[in-house]
Amino acid sequence: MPLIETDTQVADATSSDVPDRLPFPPVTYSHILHCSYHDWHRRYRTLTPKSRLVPLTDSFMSYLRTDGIVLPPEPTAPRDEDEDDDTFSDSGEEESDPSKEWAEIHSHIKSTISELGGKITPKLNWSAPKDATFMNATNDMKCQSPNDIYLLLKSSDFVTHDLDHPFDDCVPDQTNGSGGESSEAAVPEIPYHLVLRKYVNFNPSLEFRCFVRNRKLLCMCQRDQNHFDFLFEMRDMFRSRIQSFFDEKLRDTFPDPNFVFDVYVPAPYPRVWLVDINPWAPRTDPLLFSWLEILRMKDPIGFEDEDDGTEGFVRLSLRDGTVMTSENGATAEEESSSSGEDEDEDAEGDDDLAPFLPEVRLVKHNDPEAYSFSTPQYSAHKVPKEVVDASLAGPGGMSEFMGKWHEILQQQIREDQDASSESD
Ligand SMILES: Nc1ncnc2c1ncn2[C@@H]1O[C@H](COP(=O)(O)OP(=O)(O)OP(=O)(O)O)[C@@H](O)[C@H]1O
Ligand SMILES: [Mg+2]
Repeated sequence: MPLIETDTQVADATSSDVPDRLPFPPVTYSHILHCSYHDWHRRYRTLTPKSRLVPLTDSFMSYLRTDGIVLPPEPTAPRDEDEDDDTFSDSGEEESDPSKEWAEIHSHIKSTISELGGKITPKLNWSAPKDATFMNATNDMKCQSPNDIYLLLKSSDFVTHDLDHPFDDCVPDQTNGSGGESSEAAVPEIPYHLVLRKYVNFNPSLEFRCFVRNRKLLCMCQRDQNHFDFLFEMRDMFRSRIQSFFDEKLRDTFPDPNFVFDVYVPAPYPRVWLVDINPWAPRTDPLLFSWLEILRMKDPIGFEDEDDGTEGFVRLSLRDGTVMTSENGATAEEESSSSGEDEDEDAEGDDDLAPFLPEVRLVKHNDPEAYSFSTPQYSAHKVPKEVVDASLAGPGGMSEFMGKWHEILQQQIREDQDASSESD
């Protein structure tokens, strides 16, 4: 969930048109809770890839919150009879096992991994540990054991945000009662859950982020920041599929009128899968849009309320991306296409003309913005390559990795000291 990078601030502060703060409506505690996986999943479980929730206890939460990474011991392979005992430096030492405090959760996680086919991807109420994949031998979020999960969760700043800052910049919900409750008392308890999702080989080009304001689908974009040529000719189909999915499944059932949802539309595209629901708040990354642009965007006129008495109301029927009819004689398809193929240009066009349909923004070929990212995604949360190499090198798993990390740090300190004594 968290957008930790600084681009939530308005980019061009020199323009007089740009406000000091993004004009978001207040973000309420309840909105944040409605976007928690444990809350929305019970309503939409048939729309998501298979997943299970493990309710987390205080003892597990304090394990997650504790600094340092101590993992439960894993069963080791039986040794050769003639193997020298001294080969293993920890022989004779009792390994500490943090899972003693939350043995039930540990075994619940183990059995759920098996139930989901042996490979899962984890997240907490709002965030997946996308910034910690460098800790995983496979360099992704695929986990096959409870320890894989703990390692990712404990290494992730995004998960830490869920633990420590879920209600940052939020306001209490309006109460209709006589009042008297202090806003401090109103901070809700969070029922923390570990979400285990059956691992699916996602094709990143087919993931979309969709923005909903006042229960209208305003715009959507790719989640991945690479250019995929084939998406352009399929843009209308994706728009139509996602619009229908939104109208039928989400529009009238999500508790809040504004939210951001993520979908996956795998080939051959008959079905839209719900991946996540995110807050309508600066912390949600607007990806190919800017929040200011979204907040100022006009509603697509094809989806204005039928009973608002607007003259010249346009009714659209979307089927496979084809716009069927328009009230004013011309087909809406003609009107739509006459406004140009390049939707980015539409959006930048005459301010008085609302777009006809929700914009689907894709990364263009040689898009300077997309390719000028000087740093890879989540790089602010990564560690040097040597550490990654160390994690991949040893067959001894995490304990060897931690030892190597320590050695590398010590060596760096020594080298720094040598360098500074040479320069003296
Ligand atoms: N079942 C799954 N199997 C494999 N990968 C998955 C699965 N579900 C999600 N993913 C991948 O994990 C990514 C992150 O998942 P998700 O959107 O839930 O994380 P998030 O922390 O909410 O992200 P954000 O901060 O962008 O909102 C997805 O973009 C998708 O690529
Ligand atoms: Mg999310």
